[in-house]
Amino acid sequence: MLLANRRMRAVLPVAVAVVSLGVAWALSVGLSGYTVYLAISMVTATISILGLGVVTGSAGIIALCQLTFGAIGAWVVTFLNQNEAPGGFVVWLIAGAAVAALAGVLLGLPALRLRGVNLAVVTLGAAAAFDVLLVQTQFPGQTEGLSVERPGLFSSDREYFFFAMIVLIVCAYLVFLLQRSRVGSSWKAVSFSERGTAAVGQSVRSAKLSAFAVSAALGGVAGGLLAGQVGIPYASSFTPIMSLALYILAVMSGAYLIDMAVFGGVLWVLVPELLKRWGVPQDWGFVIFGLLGIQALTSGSNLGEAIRGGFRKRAGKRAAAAAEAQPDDVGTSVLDVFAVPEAAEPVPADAAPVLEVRDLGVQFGALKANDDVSLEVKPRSIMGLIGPNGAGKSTFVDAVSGFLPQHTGTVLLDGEDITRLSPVARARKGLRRTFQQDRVPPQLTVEAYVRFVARKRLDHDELADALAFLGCPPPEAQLASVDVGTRRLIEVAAAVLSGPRVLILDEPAAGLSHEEHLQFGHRLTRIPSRFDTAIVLIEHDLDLVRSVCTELTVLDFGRVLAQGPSTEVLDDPAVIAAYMGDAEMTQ
Ligand SMILES: Nc1ncnc2c1ncn2[C@@H]1O[C@H](COP(=O)(O)OP(=O)(O)OP(=O)(O)O)[C@@H](O)[C@H]1O
Repeated sequence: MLLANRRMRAVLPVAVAVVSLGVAWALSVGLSGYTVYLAISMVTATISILGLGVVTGSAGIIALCQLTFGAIGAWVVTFLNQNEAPGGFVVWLIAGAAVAALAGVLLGLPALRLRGVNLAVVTLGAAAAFDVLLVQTQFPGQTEGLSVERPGLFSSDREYFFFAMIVLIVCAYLVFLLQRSRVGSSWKAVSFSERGTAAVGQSVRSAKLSAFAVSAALGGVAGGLLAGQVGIPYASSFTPIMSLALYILAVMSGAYLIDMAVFGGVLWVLVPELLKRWGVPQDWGFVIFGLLGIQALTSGSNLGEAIRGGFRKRAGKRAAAAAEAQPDDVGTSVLDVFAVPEAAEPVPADAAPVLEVRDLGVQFGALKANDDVSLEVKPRSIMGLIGPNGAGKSTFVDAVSGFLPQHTGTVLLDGEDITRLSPVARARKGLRRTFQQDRVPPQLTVEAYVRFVARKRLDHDELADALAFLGCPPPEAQLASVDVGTRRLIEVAAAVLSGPRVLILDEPAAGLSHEEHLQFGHRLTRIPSRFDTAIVLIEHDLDLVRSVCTELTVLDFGRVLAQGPSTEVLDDPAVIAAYMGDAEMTQ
């Protein structure tokens, strides 16, 4: 059944592409005159919006200059046409996409440090500057009235529509594959949390730049196609206000979903066309798009998600009804498997530490959040890092995992000094961490997220086993439909599957019920021996700490208060007095 589902998922997109091609052919035969022209415009707009779906929808980056990339694509095509460059239209189109992609990366570089309104201003500014340049210089061949030569087989409008549809199908299929690849996961991850992305060894920079490049390339293809459509393109087809309207359409429709990009492309042409037929000036189309955008931005959702959310809800209800019908089959296996707690395998006393931190110091202004903190973590051990609120535990994790590069002291992983390495490099070396806050991108499936975090080939059974081992939902589950507590478990499972040397868990059981806490403890104790990983656990629940940690380090006011075997540390009068209080310690 599962295999059949997986095959189905692989075959379905190809089937959709083939059917779309058939529909395109039928339309190219059936449509006539002006309608063909409008249909070509819909196709070019869809490709442009697909690009916005990548950069804005998936990667969460505001880019208000999509038609600038279109203009670049059109410029390259007209330039190569004027110079009778070899290869013909298809080659010119690809060249236009490549140049637009390069421009996307160049614009993306300064945009790496910007977010929100600042990024909006920069991209809109770039669009305005390019528009001025274009109006001044015009497209190559424009003054001579030199028309772009379409591909030989597709010279009539109908044939050209079919050609444009082929290009759209190819683009949509490539975007589909990219969205499901590691690159696509990196876009969704970076959109949700840059820190979370870096912590799993994915460069935030390359995630953002690749989104810019792909988006701009698609913009370039759309512009090149438009040049072939109109013959002689003009700057008025690529104005900043039109880029803004296209952006709004992409946000409103949810253009990272391919069908919704098509819907956006249809609206882009249909709204002004209907206005024209009703005798209303077409510029009112911008007002309509603006209103739709305000609605989408204030609701925080988009049309595509709303439609899919409705379907998911219905499917959820059906699944719940089916589960009610068979109550005995559900939810017992995991409890049975993990009923007996198991301690982590003992580690030889003389084993070299896998993680060694020496004299770590972090200062925020006058506050010493970490002051000469040193600790050693043995292979396959579980060390607890505890202390009252504000003791400096999260600061310690941030510093060790590379997120606070200004710290003093030394961090050694397997004896190698990693103090100067970035968070990405540390993660790739095998120092992984999780966060107190939810950093699991909800747009991914469990499987896509785990594969993205693991950064290595995992066969489906291995992945499903590990998820079941930690009591996580199945690989096909959508993270958006999973509660926060369970998402934390999935975060741990994914980090474990990356095969880290050391895994630092920052309050991983937050959000779980008491019973789930205990179950989590049972599972945690099995991880070091099963996955050959050492764990540093930050946790406030002392029951959990007691049951799983072999060693403890207690922080207080940024300094190490006590360190050693758990039982000894928890009996230390200084720890009792300074941190937990007699009553809690004697339980
Ligand atoms: N970016 C920052 N700027 C200034 N002060 C900070 C910053 N981050 C943390 N601190 C301060 O450093 C101290 C240690 O904070 P930290 O979050 O590391 O403690 P913690 O032990 O993890 O606390 P909790 O258990 O509540 O998570 C606190 O006094 C906190 O207010």
